[in-house]
Amino acid sequence: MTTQQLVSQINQKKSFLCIGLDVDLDKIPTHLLALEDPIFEFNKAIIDATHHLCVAYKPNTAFYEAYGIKGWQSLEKTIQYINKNHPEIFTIADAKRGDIGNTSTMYAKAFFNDLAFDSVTVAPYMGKDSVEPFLAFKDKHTILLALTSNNGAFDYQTKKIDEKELYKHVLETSKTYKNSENLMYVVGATKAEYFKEIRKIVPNAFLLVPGVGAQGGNLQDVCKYGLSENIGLLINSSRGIIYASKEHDFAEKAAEKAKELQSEMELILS
Ligand SMILES: O=c1ccn([C@@H]2O[C@H](COP(=O)(O)O)[C@@H](O)[C@H]2O)c(=O)[nH]1
Repeated sequence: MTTQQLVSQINQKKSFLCIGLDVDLDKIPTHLLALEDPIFEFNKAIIDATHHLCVAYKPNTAFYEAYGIKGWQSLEKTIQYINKNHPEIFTIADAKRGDIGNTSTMYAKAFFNDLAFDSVTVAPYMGKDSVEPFLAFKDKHTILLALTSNNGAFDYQTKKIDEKELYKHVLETSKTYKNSENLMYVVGATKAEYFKEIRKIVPNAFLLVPGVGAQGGNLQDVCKYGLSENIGLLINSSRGIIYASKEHDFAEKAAEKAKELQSEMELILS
């Protein structure tokens, strides 16, 4: 998917919501557990109920890898279901990969070619030659961790090297990478006070913003400095939406939570 297609979808739906599909079998309604693939059935119901309210889905691969080969099959069925029924929706494999060049190429093939995701999250720690293999894929997006939503972000990401914070080095240096137009960045909603500085370095890049909802981040605070000319934000909420109810009405309740965020977004965009 091109960035322009993503922007068009945002403008049409008046939404820049990304729903995180982080399926934990201990948290889904128990009646689904009797089905052959409870993870897929849960995702399918959530997708059917929310696709008109969001522009992206973000399965975190950890929640699938934890269930071994069956989990990976559920992930594959989920992405195929989205791509077949809602091809306009932007898909993110939250896998946080990155390795030496030839290995990164294999990660990129796994998520972009085999699973056909539009994007994958990548850790910047191993540097240019670990990130550029992902950027080589046309109309695919590499979402680099810049300033994460967790407290551990302060261990390294805000520490100064040559008088500049590490996350700023990540943003600035990555702009010099080949095919850097395919870059997006992860910035946590819990770090709203950093958005002004971040936009000085990447004024137009798309930012994937997790941390709204369960982690306490706030949509209004992020939008104050986070919005760019082309909107440039994908606000993710996972637990806050998909676990709104553990009963038969789980998908309906998830849609209500998604609608609350989408309505706030519509107001912000108007
Ligand atoms: O900085 C980061 C990077 C990734 N995540 C992931 O996003 C979702 C957030 O889930 P919630 O349930 O809405 O808290 C989850 O998959 C994280 O691994 C993040 O939270 N922060």
